[in-house]
Amino acid sequence: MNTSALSFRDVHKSFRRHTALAGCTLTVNEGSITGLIGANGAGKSTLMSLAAGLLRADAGTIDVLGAPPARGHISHGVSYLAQHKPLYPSLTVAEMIQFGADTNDDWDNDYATTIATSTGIKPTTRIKHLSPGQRTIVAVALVLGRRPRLLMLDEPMADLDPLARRTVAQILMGDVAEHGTTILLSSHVLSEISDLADEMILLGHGQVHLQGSIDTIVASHYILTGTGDPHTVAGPATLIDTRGTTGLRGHLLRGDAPMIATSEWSLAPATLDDVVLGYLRSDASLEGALG
Ligand SMILES: Nc1ncnc2c1ncn2[C@@H]1O[C@H](COP(=O)(O)OP(=O)(O)OP(=O)(O)O)[C@@H](O)[C@H]1O
Repeated sequence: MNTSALSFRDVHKSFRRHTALAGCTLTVNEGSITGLIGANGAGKSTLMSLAAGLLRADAGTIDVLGAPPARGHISHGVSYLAQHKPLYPSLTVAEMIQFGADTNDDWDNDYATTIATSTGIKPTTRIKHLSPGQRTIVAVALVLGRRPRLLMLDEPMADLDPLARRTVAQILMGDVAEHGTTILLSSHVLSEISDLADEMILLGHGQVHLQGSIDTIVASHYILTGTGDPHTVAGPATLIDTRGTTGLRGHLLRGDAPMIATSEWSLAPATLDDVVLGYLRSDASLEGALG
């Protein structure tokens, strides 16, 4: 049976009158690399900040490595890299690593230094003179220097070119292989999620639409293509989204595959892109309908 590194049960969080999480229930399995996916404003950063203890939930239960999130400091065994990658521009790489050593009880200096300098980054270079990819590598070295059991990364690769993305991905995969770290990683880039993650959580409107093994989720979705009313052939499957407004339209279905006995319709397995984009589009059209 899977053990959870992080779980939310019916968690609510609002900022003044704006609801960020509205009854969010999820599990991040220990040892998984879980991709956290959602449109802008879906609540990904809020979710991570709650788990890191930087925000307090209005209601619901959060469990991080077997305990509620710590208050005023990040829980033992947890690391969190926020979207803006907090680094001090005027420090050198070596001074930044030393800062990590000075501010963390559990600190593996050799490990942090090895990661920070593994791609030829010089310890004497100032952070402000590093490229975005190099800055990300140093930021990742700092969060891994804590030797976390649970590592949360909020869009760590958003501003990186493909080469730098691959380097960061290799560092993360290396850490997972060596230490069995659980990783929760938010991203807008689906190829990043499919390359790195084995599980996913899809957030929309502050709730979890989908969660679990990426392969299992993708295997339970289909694209039904035809010109008529999809409900006449969808059977017990649920219609999630329709692409196109007239003529030949593609419908994303979830559930048992319907038997198609007519040449007017065709059924194909969905891809991860089909699934994620279908749910995001259906969220967006709901938003539109609600005004
Ligand atoms: N400190 C805050 N004050 C007011 N509203 C906030 C605050 N933080 C987040 N929100 C709102 O809560 C919602 C969820 O925001 P959050 O940053 O968690 O989403 P996200 O999925 O991480 O988005 P993005 O992909 O753009 O980073 C958004 O509508 C956002 O405007």
